[in-house]
Amino acid sequence: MKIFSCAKINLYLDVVGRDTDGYHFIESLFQEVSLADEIEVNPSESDFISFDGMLVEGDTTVHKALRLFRESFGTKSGYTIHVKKRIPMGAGLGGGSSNAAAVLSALAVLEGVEKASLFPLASRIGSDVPFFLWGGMAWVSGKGEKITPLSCRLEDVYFLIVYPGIHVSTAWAYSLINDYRPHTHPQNILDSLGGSLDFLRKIVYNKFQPFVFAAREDLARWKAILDRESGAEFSFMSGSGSSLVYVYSSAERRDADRKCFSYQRDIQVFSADPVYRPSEKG
Ligand SMILES: C[C@@](CO)(OP(=O)(O)O)[C@H](O)COP(=O)(O)OP(=O)(O)OC[C@H]1O[C@@H](n2ccc(N)nc2=O)[C@H](O)[C@@H]1O
Ligand SMILES: Nc1ncnc2c1ncn2[C@@H]1O[C@H](COP(=O)(O)OP(=O)(O)O)[C@@H](O)[C@H]1O
Repeated sequence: MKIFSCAKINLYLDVVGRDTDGYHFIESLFQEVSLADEIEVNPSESDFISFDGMLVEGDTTVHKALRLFRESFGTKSGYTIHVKKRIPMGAGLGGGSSNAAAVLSALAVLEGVEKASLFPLASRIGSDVPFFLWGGMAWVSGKGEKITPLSCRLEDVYFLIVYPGIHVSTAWAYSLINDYRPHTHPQNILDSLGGSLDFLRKIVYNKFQPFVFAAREDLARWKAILDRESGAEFSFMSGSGSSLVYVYSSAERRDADRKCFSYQRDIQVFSADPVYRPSEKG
């Protein structure tokens, strides 16, 4: 079985508190996008997990997903899982979390397990994994486990994702934050929810951005250079970084910037469009 494992960007991301376990409370508008890894999940005699495209080592999110699934539901066979990586790692794009959710979902189909029973497993693998069981656009709160799927669709909005070759650790980025004053009340965003570029322009926010930029001047410098060259409407950092998202009102302008940015050495540039899944009973 072949599946796509899409990345996410955080259109709005606030960090509003810290729990006693050290994890933080977030308020975030997530959007799944078309930049994707490709995963093959096939029954086999024994388990074999492999990656290509990037070096992913150790007890990966894919290993964790298979192990937790088997502990919870058992499996009729072993599984060969192969992941073709395209989503940059440590980039604030949720690649590892997306892989875990994709593997859980594939195993659920292959083993005849209800999708709804995957949610408790998902948050044990990583904070962003529950979102990826839904995908599309969603409001995410708590530590990442409270998901409200939204039926809103972005229209005529085109993204360019730039990975400046800088790996940002999520734990490190959280450790930089030293105030938890909310940027706005979530209801203000949910009340004004819309699919237009103007809606996005109004609400785009990333709590991490000034903290991460202050600690990584090279990243702030990249954004300044690319902002000067770009024909985008606006730009922002995704998640805990380091990816930068450029937003356009036309695919032509986006493609022109893609060409222009690709002459820069040391960065990777990806066109990405919002992704929505067919509605399903979960
Ligand atoms: C910041 C966000 C925004 O979507 O994602 P990224 O931009 O990194 O992809 C998420 O909150 C990240 O989710 P994820 O990357 O799954 O984090 P996890 O693997 O669960 O946790 C990595 C580390 O980040 C910190 N962490 C994570 C989530 C959270 N709500 N509070 C935290 O403080 C903890 O130190 C934890 O050990
Ligand atoms: N399936 C996976 N894909 C990518 N990275 C993984 C995976 N499993 C574990 N990791 C580890 O998680 C780290 C964070 O990866 P990723 O989820 O892509 O970034 P981010 O948290 O910034 O969205 C990587 O540097 C890697 O060491």
